[in-house]
Amino acid sequence: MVLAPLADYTHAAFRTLVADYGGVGLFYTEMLNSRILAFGSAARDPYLLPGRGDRPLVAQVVGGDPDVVFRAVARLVSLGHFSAIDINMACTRGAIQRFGWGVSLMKDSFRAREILRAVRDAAAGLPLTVKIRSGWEHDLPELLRFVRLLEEEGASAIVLHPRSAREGFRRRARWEEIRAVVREVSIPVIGSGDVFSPEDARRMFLETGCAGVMIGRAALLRPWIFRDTEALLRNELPPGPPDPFSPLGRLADLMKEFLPEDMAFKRFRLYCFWYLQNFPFGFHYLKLIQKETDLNSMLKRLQGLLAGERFPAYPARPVMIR
Ligand SMILES: Cc1cc2nc3c(=O)[nH]c(=O)nc-3n(C[C@H](O)[C@H](O)[C@H](O)COP(=O)(O)O)c2cc1C
Repeated sequence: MVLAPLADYTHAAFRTLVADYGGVGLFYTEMLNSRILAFGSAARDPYLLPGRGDRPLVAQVVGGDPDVVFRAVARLVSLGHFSAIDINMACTRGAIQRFGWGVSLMKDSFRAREILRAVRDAAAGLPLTVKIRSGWEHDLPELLRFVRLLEEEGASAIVLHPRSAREGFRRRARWEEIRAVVREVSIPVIGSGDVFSPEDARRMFLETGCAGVMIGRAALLRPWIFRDTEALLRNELPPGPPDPFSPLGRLADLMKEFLPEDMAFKRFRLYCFWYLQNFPFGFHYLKLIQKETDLNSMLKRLQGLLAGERFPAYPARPVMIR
C-alpha cells in the first residue's frame, strides 16, 4: 500500500500521521520543483524534511531540464533520507504543462529519456520510479510503447494513474490499462486512481495484478484507510474509526512541530477542505471555520462542530476536488 504524492498535503506532518495509523509500505513526498531544489537551500527546506515512521520515503521531482533535474536529484540524494527518486510525468496543472514538465513529458519521448538519464546519473544507485498517466489521450499502444521506454531506461517501478491528460479527474480511472501495463513490463507497477475503500484496494490488486495500490484522495479523507485495508487483506476486522476530531488535533500538533507557523496554518486550512467532506454538512463547517485567523481558534471551533459527528461507512469519496 502506497501513500500518493499530493501537492500541498503529503508533507512530513501528514505522512507522520498516516504512518502512525499504519498499513503503508511506501510513502511519497509531494512533488518537489526541480528549479527550487537545484538552486535553493535544501538543508532548511520544510518540503524536504523526513517525518517519523514514513519510510521508505520516495522524493518526487518535477522538471523538464535535464541539467536542472540532475542538480535537484543530487541534492535530494545528499540529504540521505530518501530511499528512491520519482520523476513526475503525470501532473496536468496548467503551469507545470506550460513549462513542458509533468504529463507533457509523455508527449516528448526524447526529452523523457534525457530526464530519466539525468535522474539515474544523479541518483547514485537509488531506485528510480516514474509516475505517469495514460497519456495525452487513451491510446493503449502508445502507452505500452512509453512504459517499455521507461523500463529500458532503468526505471525500477512505474506508477500509473490511468486517466488521460485531458481528463484531469473526470470520468473513471481505467484500471484495465493498469492490467495491460502489468503484462507489458517486468518491473513492478503501482496502480493509482479511484480507490475509495479497502474493498476497492483489494479489487485493484485482484483485477490488475499490480504490485502496489496507491491511495490519494481517500487518504486525505481517512488517513487510516491503509490500516483498514491491511486488516481486510488479512481477513481481520479493522479497528473502528477514530473520534472525528482527534486526527485533526493530532495533525495540527504535527504541523506545529514540522512546519513554519504560517505554512502550518495555511496547510491546515487547505486540509480541512478534504477532511470535512467526510461529513454531510462538511462544506458548511468549512465556511464557518474560514473566519478563524489562527490555528488554535480554528481547532477549538472544529472540536465543537465535530463533537456530535460520526464517520459514514466507506467509500470515502470526495464530492469536490480543488
Ligand atoms: C490535491 C492533489 C494533489 C496531487 N498532487 C500530486 C503530486 O504532487 N504529484 C503527483 O504525481 N500526483 C499528484 N496528484 C495525483 C495523485 O497522486 C493520484 O495519482 C490521483 O489523485 C489519483 O488517485 P486517487 O483517486 O487515489 O486520488 C494529486 C492529486 C490531488 C487530488
